[in-house]
Amino acid sequence: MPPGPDWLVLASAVLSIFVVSRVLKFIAGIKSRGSRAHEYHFLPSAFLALPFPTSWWNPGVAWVWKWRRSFYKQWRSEVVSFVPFLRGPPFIYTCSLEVARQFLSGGFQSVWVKPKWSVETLLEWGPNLVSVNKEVWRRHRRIVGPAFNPTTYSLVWAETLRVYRDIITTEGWTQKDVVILDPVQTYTTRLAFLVISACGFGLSFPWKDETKSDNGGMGIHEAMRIWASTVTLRAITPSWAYRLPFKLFRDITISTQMLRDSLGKMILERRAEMNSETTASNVEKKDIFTLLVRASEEDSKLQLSDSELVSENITTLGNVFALMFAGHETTASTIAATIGLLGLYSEIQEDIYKKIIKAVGHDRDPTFEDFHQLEAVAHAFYEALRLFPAGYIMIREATEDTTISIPNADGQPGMRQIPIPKDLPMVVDVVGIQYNPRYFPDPEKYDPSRWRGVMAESEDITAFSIGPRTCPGRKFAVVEAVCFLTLIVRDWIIEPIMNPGETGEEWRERVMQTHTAVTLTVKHFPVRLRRRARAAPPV
Ligand code: HEM
Repeated sequence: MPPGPDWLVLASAVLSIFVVSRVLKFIAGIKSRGSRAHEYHFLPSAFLALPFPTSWWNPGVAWVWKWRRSFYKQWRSEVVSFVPFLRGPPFIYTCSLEVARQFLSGGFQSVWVKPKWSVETLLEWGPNLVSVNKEVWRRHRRIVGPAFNPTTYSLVWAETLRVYRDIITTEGWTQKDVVILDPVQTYTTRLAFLVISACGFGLSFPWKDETKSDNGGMGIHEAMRIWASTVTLRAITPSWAYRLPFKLFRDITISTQMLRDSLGKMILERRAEMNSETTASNVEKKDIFTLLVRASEEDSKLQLSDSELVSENITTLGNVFALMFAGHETTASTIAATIGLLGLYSEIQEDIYKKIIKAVGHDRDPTFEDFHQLEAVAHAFYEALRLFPAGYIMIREATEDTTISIPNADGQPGMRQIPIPKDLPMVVDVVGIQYNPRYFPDPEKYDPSRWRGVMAESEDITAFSIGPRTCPGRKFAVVEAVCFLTLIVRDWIIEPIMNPGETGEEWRERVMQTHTAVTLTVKHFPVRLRRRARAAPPV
């Protein structure tokens, strides 16, 4: 009988070929990376790396947060490469603002663009400002930009105030001296959702709303709530998963269909209203959705094609949903973080309280006209955003081979040029920048006073990005935050709920940790609100 295959030898041969191929891939990665080597078996966002937590062999997606204190220090460089061993292209990460500026500051003609793979999941509703590049991006920005104006901000303020009043009545806070928000994020997420629904779509919902649709099925409110709360999940769920028999996936499918039908109808209605000279509501509606439909009706030069605003098959509301995506979780998490930090640092909270009373007093609701007098509240928000940047990475690649200047390693003065091949992903590590002591001395310290004298539009507030693609929703978010925080701090003392014997810093370390996925959010945590005695301390 002829001898059978020696399985051990065969397996060893296959393994050897695999190892050699991976080593060759790794060497190719190092050659192409154009920077210092930093070797890991998996890329942070490679498919295999995602399900695993951050560890020495797998940075995962959370390393920018977990290693924020040590990573760049350990590599003695502000520009570090991740070269994958198993799968995916090399990436370059930077915590240098000087480097970041080189690929964020160019206009629509710049060679630096958002890679297609990094924005694909945002195309669910059609092309939109967040996901397009070059000339098409310029067109979208010109359409969307004007929707962010003083009228929108005053609507944001009014809606935030309405939601706060609705919360205190519906939740019975008017009768309580102590309220537990457990977790804070339940409140801030719902707030952000209600504000963006009203200002984004003109759909103003009550704090508690169980309304069903006409046929008894899911109502538009519920559909939008499901959509908004599953943005991150949908971004990482493959389409086949929706066929699995899970309620959540079924709800997502139903809500998506519901939104397509309802919002499709809304577009037609708004267009009809606009074309009807007799409709008074045509003049009154000021939400972003109406402004976008109006812009597409009115300005033929800037007009989005129908496939961009309303496609034939699906109701494409790319930009309004992009605004919802970009503005909901980010704002909610940052307001929650500010509440947690103000609770922890009671002296800062008291200082802000005095300034609120000085600007607004006790006896009237704050108005949008008070916004500029409430800059101490804005500073508290900017500082929470510095410590917990919701947009924690920004990814770009060059459309052609190019070079960038990077700071010399080991803290040596001066810069040096390195080649960057086309398509190599460059990642601005916003956590790294905002914990970089070159820009923010004593970076772990929660110190809102560092923002004194910084203009609201300043690029020093890096968490909203810099250059032409800076966040158009920044004032939207800040106005909402300032209004809500003003109302909370004026009426209540915020307190952290600590374990027996726990110090403030231990609480912060235990509680104020993050989830990193599409955005960086603060993990759920509770706080206590204690009603204030009415008298204001002297300022
Ligand atoms: C605390 C809240 C927010 C933070 C931290 C934040 C952060 C950012 C960052 C870092 C970017 C740049 C991303 C990149 O270039 O890769 C961005 C872009 C964007 N943001 Fe925000 N954002 C916030 C709130 C909002 C709100 C409330 C809206 C809308 C209502 C919004 C709409 C957008 C849009 C449309 C873009 C894309 C702009 C473009 O590419 O031209 N954001 N945001």
